[in-house]
This record gives sequence, structure tokens and C-alpha cells, in this order.
Amino acid sequence: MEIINGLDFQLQNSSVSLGKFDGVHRGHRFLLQEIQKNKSYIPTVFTFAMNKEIPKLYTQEEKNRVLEEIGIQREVVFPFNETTKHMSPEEFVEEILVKKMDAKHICVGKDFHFGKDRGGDIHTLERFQKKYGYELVTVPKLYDDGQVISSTRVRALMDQGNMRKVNELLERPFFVQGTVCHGEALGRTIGFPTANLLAPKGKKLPPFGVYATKVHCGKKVYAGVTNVGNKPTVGSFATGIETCILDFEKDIYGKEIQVEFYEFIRPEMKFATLDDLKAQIAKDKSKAQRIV
Ligand SMILES: Cc1cc2nc3c(=O)[nH]c(=O)nc-3n(C[C@H](O)[C@H](O)[C@H](O)COP(=O)(O)O)c2cc1C
Ligand SMILES: Nc1ncnc2c1ncn2[C@@H]1O[C@H](COP(=O)(O)OP(=O)(O)OP(=O)(O)O)[C@@H](O)[C@H]1O
Repeated sequence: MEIINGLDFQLQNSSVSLGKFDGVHRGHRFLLQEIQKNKSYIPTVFTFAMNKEIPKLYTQEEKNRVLEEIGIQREVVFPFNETTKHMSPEEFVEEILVKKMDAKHICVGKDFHFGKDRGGDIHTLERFQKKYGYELVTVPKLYDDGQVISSTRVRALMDQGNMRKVNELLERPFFVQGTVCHGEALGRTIGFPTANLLAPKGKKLPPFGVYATKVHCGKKVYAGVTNVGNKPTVGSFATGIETCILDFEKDIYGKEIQVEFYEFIRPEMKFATLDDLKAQIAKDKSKAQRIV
């Protein structure tokens, strides 16, 4: 997938979908299928560079990975700055969608808003269709269990540790991607070596606790059991994602991995002794083995 950052680009023949796309959930996927239907256009996602206020399900790199996975060929990551923030809806359509992206087909959800003070909507896009020669398709919002599917809802489900439902709405397992770094090397001495990731900046994590996981390393996939937290039994560390990969001996320091979360097993706890922690981790491992 081609990733375009900034304002300096010129594309041809785009079929465009616009939004934040945090999580690339079922509703997003429904929309993104639409821009892949007409094979003479290039399926392109337009998204604003992420605001940092709310922790996101995926970092920019993780989102890129998922968009590529589902067949998107180009992603424009547009800066949200003083100039772009103040663009009127028509200016945005003419300057960005038409002139820079050569949009032939535009597909958005019915509640989509854009431009200065979110003043543009699907009626604005409809109005300019003839003038600028693109075709607009709007899709209804998808519901699940009587509630609209949105990134906000998926984030709330994650706060409850409900990974099964999160994964169902994301249509893939939620994951954390990162480079395996050194921990305190205590894991090895207590008999449970772990592959450690630091919590990516700005990323929303499931509640502190232990999860049944799968680890992708290169082309291989392994079952694992992962602790998300700051290890209160051994001190207080920065939030980490520590995975004990089951039946695995290799050294993977420095390797990029993806840890997929399947099910919450228990909350993180402070144990009285390391032996108590070891006994609990042994139980966690058997439980994870049965789940993944
Ligand atoms: C499956 C699993 C469960 C864990 N549960 C806890 C826990 O409940 N409380 C805690 O303080 N640390 C927990 N840990 C973290 C361990 O304390 C940590 O892995 C160990 O101290 C080794 O750390 P190191 O890799 O930095 O050497 C857990 C680790 C794993 C792999
Ligand atoms: N449930 C859904 N069904 C169909 N389209 C959707 C759905 N949710 C969002 N969309 C559309 O996908 C695009 C991107 O949506 P966006 O990520 O901005 O919103 P969202 O998922 O509702 O997130 P948030 O909860 O942050 O508002 C928009 O065009 C939006 O209308």
C-alpha cells in the first residue's frame, strides 16, 4: 500500500473513502468494500493525521497494516493544521478531492461531516457531484445488537476487557505491534522467558491483566499468554505487554511481532512471593493453551 503524508501529492483515478477509521471495524469494512468494487479506480483511504487526545485502538502503523490487509491500495494521511482546519467544504472538495486526488467515486457513511466546523455533509457532496464529475455512494450505518458500530463503542468494549466482542466487531483479533525489547531478565530466572513490548504511544490497551494470545513472528504464528501491566510483584515499571510464547525457545530480541488478544483470563495482581506468581503463571499458561 502506498502511504502519502502531507500536502504535496498528485493522484489519479481514485475511489475514495474518508474518515478516521480507528480500528477498521465492521462498519468501516463495509464502506471500504464499496470503493473496491469498480476495478478501474484505485481504492484510496483519506484520513486526517490522528489527533492525540483520545488513545486509539491502532497506531498509525497498525492501521496501515490492517488497511493493506483488506486490499486498500493508497492511504492519504492528511495534516490537520491551521490551514487545513479552516478549509470550507467546497474548497476541500475542489482542492483536495477533485484536484489532488482525482476522485471518480466517493463513498462515505450517511453521517459523514467535513470541512470548517464540520460544515460539509453528504448533501454537500451530492450537490457538487455533477460539477466535479464524481459519483457519490452513501452507506447506512451498520448496527450490531441494536447499537451502531463505531470506534467509540469498540473502545468502550475494550475497557470492559470484552475481547471476544471487540474482535467480532473488528472482524479480526485486536493486536499490538512492536519490537521485542529487553525486560528485567527476571522472567528467565523464574522459568518463564517473555517477549516484551513497550506500550505504543497513544495506543489504547485492554485493562491490565492476563490474556490468551497468538504471536505472529515473521511468517510463523505461536500460542501465547500475555500480561498487560506494570508488574507490581517485582516493582513498578512502565506499562508493558509481556508474552510467554508457549513451547518456544528462540531468541527474538529486536524482532517485530504482533500480539493478538483473544480472551481475558484474570486481572494483574500483586503476589506475596515470586513462587506464588510462578504458580499462577503456570495455571495461566494451561488456561491459554485451552483457549487459543
Ligand atoms: C502470563 C503472565 C502473567 C503475569 N502476571 C503477573 C501478575 O499478575 N502480577 C505481576 O506483578 N506480574 C505479572 N507478570 C509479569 C512478571 O512479573 C514478569 O514477567 C517477570 O517479573 C519477568 O519480567 P522480565 O521479563 O522483565 O524479566 C506476568 C507475566 C506473564 C508472562
Ligand atoms: N457502522 C458503520 N456503518 C457504516 N459506515 C460507517 C460506520 N461507522 C462509521 N462509518 C463510516 O466510516 C467512515 C469513517 O468513520 P469514522 O472512523 O470517522 O467514524 P466512527 O467509526 O463512527 O468513529 P467514532 O466512534 O470515533 O465516531 C465514515 O464515512 C463513517 O460514516
